[in-house]
Amino acid sequence: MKVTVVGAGAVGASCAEYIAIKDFASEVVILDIKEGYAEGKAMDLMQTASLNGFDTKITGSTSDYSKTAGSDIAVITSGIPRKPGMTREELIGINAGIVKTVAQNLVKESPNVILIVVSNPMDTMTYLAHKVTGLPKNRIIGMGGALDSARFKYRLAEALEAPISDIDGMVIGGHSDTGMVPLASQATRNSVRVSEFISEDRLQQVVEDTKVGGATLTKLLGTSAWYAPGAAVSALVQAIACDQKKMFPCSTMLDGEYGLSDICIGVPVILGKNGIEKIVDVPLSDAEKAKMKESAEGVKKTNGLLDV
Ligand SMILES: NC(=O)c1ccc[n+]([C@@H]2O[C@H](COP(=O)([O-])OP(=O)(O)OC[C@H]3O[C@@H](n4cnc5c(N)ncnc54)[C@H](O)[C@@H]3O)[C@@H](O)[C@H]2O)c1
Ligand SMILES: O=C(O)C[C@H](O)C(=O)O
Repeated sequence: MKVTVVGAGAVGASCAEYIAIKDFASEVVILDIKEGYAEGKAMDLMQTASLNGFDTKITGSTSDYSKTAGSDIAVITSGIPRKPGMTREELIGINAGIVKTVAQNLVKESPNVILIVVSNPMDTMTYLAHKVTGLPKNRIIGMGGALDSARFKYRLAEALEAPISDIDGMVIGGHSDTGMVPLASQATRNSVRVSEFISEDRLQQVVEDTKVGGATLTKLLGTSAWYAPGAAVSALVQAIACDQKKMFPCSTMLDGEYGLSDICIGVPVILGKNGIEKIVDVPLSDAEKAKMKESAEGVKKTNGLLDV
């Protein structure tokens, strides 16, 4: 199993580290445009191998895509992150050009690759990857919902004063400050609805904190987050590499599902060796349906800024 990670920055390096530590891939190639940067990150990570007990071989490349040839999975993290006060959508001007070139270069060297798009604005970058590569829809996956759901569970565990392992919950919709749709009415603590443990107001606070999870961290860090994003990407990569058939909310091209078409947005999917193996239709309340529709309108507005 060969995995390429494009972008050796905060998220790319974190994701490569988690993949290596889990020890399911034979090879990870990190690629960046900054001279020597990916090679340096790869060497540093390889020097953790004997300490962390993994055999995954990590190599770096400065813009040489021939080193990525034959990748089974490629993760696109290249592009600029937001600064405090910015929205993810404001990154489109720079990141669209980067994601377009990177996706095309990856597919040229690895025609059977499964792409995982991370660069923001992620739903629109996932849509762009479709338009510029023409890969089948099961082989282009946007990572956002897995991260947002992890943040939702963190906030729920905090509110319920419960261990996170007791909590289950999911966030669908667009990966944006206003477009996320945390499915609060369906979240549970060991099969019991969380609304049995906290007030409606507290649950609403959890929802709002979840939606601005990325912005909150960006304000604290001065740039956007990387540990949980890296862990979320590595979970998706592992589900595909190990054919786990796990369910995650991911941004995927919809063709009538959830009443939406010609849009990439977060919905629950089953991930296995073929990438997205199934889109799962979860029954939504009328309020959740309305929020999903509004979220889709926001993503389509951003997609409209693309030159495709
Ligand atoms: N989808 C999500 O949930 C999620 C989570 C976190 C971050 N992000 C996004 O991921 C992206 C990366 O964030 P980061 O914190 O790692 O940023 P970063 O600045 O630390 O790293 C980005 C890297 O991309 C490289 N790069 C730029 N252009 C390139 C190109 N054409 N080819 C190869 N490499 C190139 C840069 O040299 C840099 O090393 C941002 O757009 C950020 O918004 C998305
Ligand atoms: O918040 C960001 O800009 C980065 C990422 O999308 C995140 O949610 O952490």
